[in-house]
Amino acid sequence: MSPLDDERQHLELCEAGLRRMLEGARNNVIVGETVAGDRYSAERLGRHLKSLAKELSEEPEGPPFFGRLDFGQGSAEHRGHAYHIGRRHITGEHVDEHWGPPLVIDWRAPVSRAFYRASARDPQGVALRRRFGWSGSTLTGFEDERLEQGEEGESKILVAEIERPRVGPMRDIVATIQPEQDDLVRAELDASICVQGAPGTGKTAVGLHRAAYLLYAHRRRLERTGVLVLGPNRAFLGYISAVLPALGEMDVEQTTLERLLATVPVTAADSEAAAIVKHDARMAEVLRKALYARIRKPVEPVVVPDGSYRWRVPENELRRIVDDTRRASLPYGVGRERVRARMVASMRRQAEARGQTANAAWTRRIGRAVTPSLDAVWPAVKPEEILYDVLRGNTRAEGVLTTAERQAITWARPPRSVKSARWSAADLVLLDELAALIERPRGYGHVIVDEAQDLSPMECRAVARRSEHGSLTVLGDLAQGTTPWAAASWPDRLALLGKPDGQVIALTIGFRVPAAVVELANTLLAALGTEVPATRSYRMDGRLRVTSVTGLEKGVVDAVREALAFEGAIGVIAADADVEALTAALWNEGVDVGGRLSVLPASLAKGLEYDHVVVAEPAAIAGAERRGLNRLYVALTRAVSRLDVVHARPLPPQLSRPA
Ligand SMILES: Nc1ncnc2c1ncn2[C@@H]1O[C@H](COP(=O)(O)OP(=O)(O)OP(=O)(O)O)[C@@H](O)[C@H]1O
Repeated sequence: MSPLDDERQHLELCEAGLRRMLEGARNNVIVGETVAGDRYSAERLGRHLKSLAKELSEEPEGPPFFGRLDFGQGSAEHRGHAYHIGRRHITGEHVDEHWGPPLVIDWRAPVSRAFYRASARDPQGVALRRRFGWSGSTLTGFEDERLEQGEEGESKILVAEIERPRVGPMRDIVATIQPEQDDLVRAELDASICVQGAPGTGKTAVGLHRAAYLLYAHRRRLERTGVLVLGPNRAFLGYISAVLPALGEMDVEQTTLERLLATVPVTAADSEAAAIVKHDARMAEVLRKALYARIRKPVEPVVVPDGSYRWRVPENELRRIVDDTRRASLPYGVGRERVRARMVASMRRQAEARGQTANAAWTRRIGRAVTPSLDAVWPAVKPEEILYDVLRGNTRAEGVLTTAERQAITWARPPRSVKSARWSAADLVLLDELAALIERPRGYGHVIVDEAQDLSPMECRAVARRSEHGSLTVLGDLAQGTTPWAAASWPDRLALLGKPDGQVIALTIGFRVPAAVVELANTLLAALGTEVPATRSYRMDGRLRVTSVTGLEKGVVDAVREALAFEGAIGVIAADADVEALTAALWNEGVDVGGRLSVLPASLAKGLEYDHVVVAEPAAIAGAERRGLNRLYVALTRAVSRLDVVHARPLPPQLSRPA
């Protein structure tokens, strides 16, 4: 039998193994539901087994393995063993009460690491590394590197994977994770890291694979505390959301910060001047002051009638209680309950001195009875009420904000009541800050935040609160910052994110954008005013074309017609204001928008990629907003294979065509 036949035979064993695992899980669901001792454990066990069965049956029909490692004499631990590496572990056959060796080892297992890290210079005990080629679920061939013999070459399978035309949502990269990426994927759970990488260096891919890795290596801890992935917008989430389920991880919360903070609907928009102030870190102080201004100095004792008695907390004692509690720096809501508890405790002492029994029911009753006095000194508040005060200009923001800044955020026509107030996206962040001042929010074991260069200081605080007792993976590119508050350097942002010691690591090899396109986009870098490490493109293929036209719409329609002759997804990226007219022009010319052709506003292009990109009128994209050149840089770096730049107006002077 040829080695390829051997591998095909192994494939059959794997397919049988997977079927066995699925059957086993299904049977266990039935058994688990009947054997568990009590209802609670039955439910828990049932849920666990059901999710396992669901996971196995929902697994996409991907190849069960993509690589193989044969360890040679150089390995102390695995000498003479061969392992197939795949997306999930496949157990071997059960023979004579024992499980046979696994048919496939999970890519995240320690032994799999050598698949990504071993090289001819440092074989790590690997005699042979084999990469498999697949066409759908058919095994078509393999490539070998005999590392111990110093053999290592450019892998055609790897190149083909990286250069493959893109269609549909983002895919996992487990078969081709590169050593510099692997370091980040497998960084320790307690380490907070920040990945700076030019467009297409795999930041998003690394973040998602890191989530999958951490869940494998620290399953128990993270199942309890949770993993959160934050992306910039819904389009981006739609694009990335299939990667983790394909890796067998269904329970990661993937959302946008706006959705995570959406306690009220967003029905208002801020001017840029207002948004800039609202996103400034000093707002935290403004809000804190406004909240604590609700606490009043006690001006009378607390008196509670109780049968023939009247219990009293004298005014000076109440003052002491309130002052002590303020100094304890507790969340506002916890402080309020502390004051209540101390009022009740004082009365209990009096009651007991009179020989009364102060049982739980008594404590509850007195606790309720002190509420009016408590409201007078430490009232219950809702975040909306405090923000309503702040935005009406009813605050003590003097000394924190300038007069102009206060004016910028003050409502021109204040709503009549909190209920009729309309809130903006920036207000959500402020409401979240207030909610956290009142009650600590839920935290996660690990938070991954993508496009982090765009987070404002106040948004960073919202993320920091959710990873206070966990760790963070921060992904971003300073050159792609498009918000008015975009980061100029990472250490500042990491401090705002609550992880000042987080390590900043650069990814330097681009896997998306072809070299010619990178060269064009890089001519913008000097004008962007950010220092980012230089990168090199893995892709020498690809095509760049800059076309000057007399009518933009016709120029774009022509470019799209040509692009349709190629395989893969096509994205027309235009200034937001031009999208409608261009879409209409395409329809009018009989070109269907939808399916593999999208027309999208530059403001939504971040993080996405298309096989063929048509950037329509760079000058309009650059001129549409303050950081329009950064936006243009993002638009120019979405192409996997071909970029058409179509312009009727002169190109922005900062964009020069490389010689
Ligand atoms: N090791 C790899 N093997 C194969 N493909 C890879 C690898 N690393 C990244 N890619 C691919 O390169 C493309 C870009 O990756 P990704 O979107 O993660 O980059 P990014 O750094 O987040 O880019 P951007 O800053 O533009 O959002 C994706 O199609 C991804 O699958």
